[in-house]
Amino acid sequence: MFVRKFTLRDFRSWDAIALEPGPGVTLFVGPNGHGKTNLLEALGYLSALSSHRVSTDAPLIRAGATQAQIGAVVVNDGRELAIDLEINDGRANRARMNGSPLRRPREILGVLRSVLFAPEDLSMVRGDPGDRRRYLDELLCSRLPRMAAVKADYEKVLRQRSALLKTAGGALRRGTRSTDGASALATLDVWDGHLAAHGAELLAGRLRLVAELGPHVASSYRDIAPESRPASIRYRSSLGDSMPPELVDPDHSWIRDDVELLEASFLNELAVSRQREIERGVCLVGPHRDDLELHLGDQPAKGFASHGESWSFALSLRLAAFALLRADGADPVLMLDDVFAELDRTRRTALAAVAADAEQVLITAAVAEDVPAELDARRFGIEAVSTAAGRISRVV
Ligand SMILES: Nc1ncnc2c1ncn2[C@@H]1O[C@H](COP(=O)(O)OP(=O)(O)OP(=O)(O)O)[C@@H](O)[C@H]1O
Repeated sequence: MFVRKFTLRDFRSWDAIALEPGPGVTLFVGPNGHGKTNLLEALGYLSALSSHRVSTDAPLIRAGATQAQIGAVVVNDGRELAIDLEINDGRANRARMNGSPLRRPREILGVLRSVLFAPEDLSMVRGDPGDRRRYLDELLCSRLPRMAAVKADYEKVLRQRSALLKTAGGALRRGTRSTDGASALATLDVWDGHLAAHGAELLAGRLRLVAELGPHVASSYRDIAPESRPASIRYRSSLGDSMPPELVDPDHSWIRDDVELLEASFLNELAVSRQREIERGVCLVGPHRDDLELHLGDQPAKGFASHGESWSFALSLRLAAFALLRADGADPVLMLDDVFAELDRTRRTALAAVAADAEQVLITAAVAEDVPAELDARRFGIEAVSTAAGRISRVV
């Protein structure tokens, strides 16, 4: 797939821009801080409904504006779809598809599939489990858009159940048998059921994804860092001993009944952990506590991998996502944000080989010479200028 047309209004440092990048490689070159990453971030947002840099929407709206707009015409196998998104300050965001309003922005998920590799990706290797869960969930929702609704339902139930645990825990600590505490305890069973139902679906989706990703991560890492130890990934679930071991086995082939088995295991672990959860007032069991373990040889990458190895691992995770989406039938748009300067020759060559073969690649660089010559095709210069409306980016 490729983005044929791309428009922005009041997104970050861009007041208005319309670009037609076309298939193949497009390079955005300009000095640091002039707005190149903002372009990729906007497309990444349209693809995943989240930014790779910030967790809230406010910084995405240009200073002084109240709404940012991102639009794209996406061509997939000859068919065109236009998607538009409004990011609103203090109001719900809104989306349109081919001009018609959608009930929820998440209905555009899956239309623009992209893989963005950026310096922030180092946190997938070195950072908290949340960064790795985000990687998994974005890929999951891009491949199976209905999982976005499952995830939203799960998070809603999680918030409700966490509030109940806090109330029950507070009553327990105060040593009182307050009405609030008693009714929180009485309703917990119902919320356990909801949490296990949505959580098991999300967990099953992630487990299947990790089983499919594993071989791609190993082979991408081998290509990028042939001299290093083998890379592997493994899903670590907070279901602990309740987790059926065969379900985390990458060779396990999935059947629908497995989701029911996971749900039963989930309920079991909630029952085992109930007392601990009430004492601590937090929900300790579920996909929100899980992690994707990254290993180099038999060591965890986090805490042991060198800087270069960590970069290679992060890049392999992205290239594995690219390979998986490609295997689904269409190349995702590949976006590389200022990453060549960080890579040595072997890694640059491996990345350039994948990029040269992708349907559409968007690359940013402060210095064009950092980008391998075979990728320097169509080039846009980017610069920021001072205007009465503030510092604005533009294409030169
Ligand atoms: N909400 C906003 N409103 C206006 N300007 C913004 C907003 N958010 C960020 N900017 C500006 O955007 C610029 C950064 O843009 P961007 O991150 O795209 O830079 P870049 O060209 O990719 O730089 P580098 O090469 O250093 O990565 C900064 O000057 C910043 O002040």
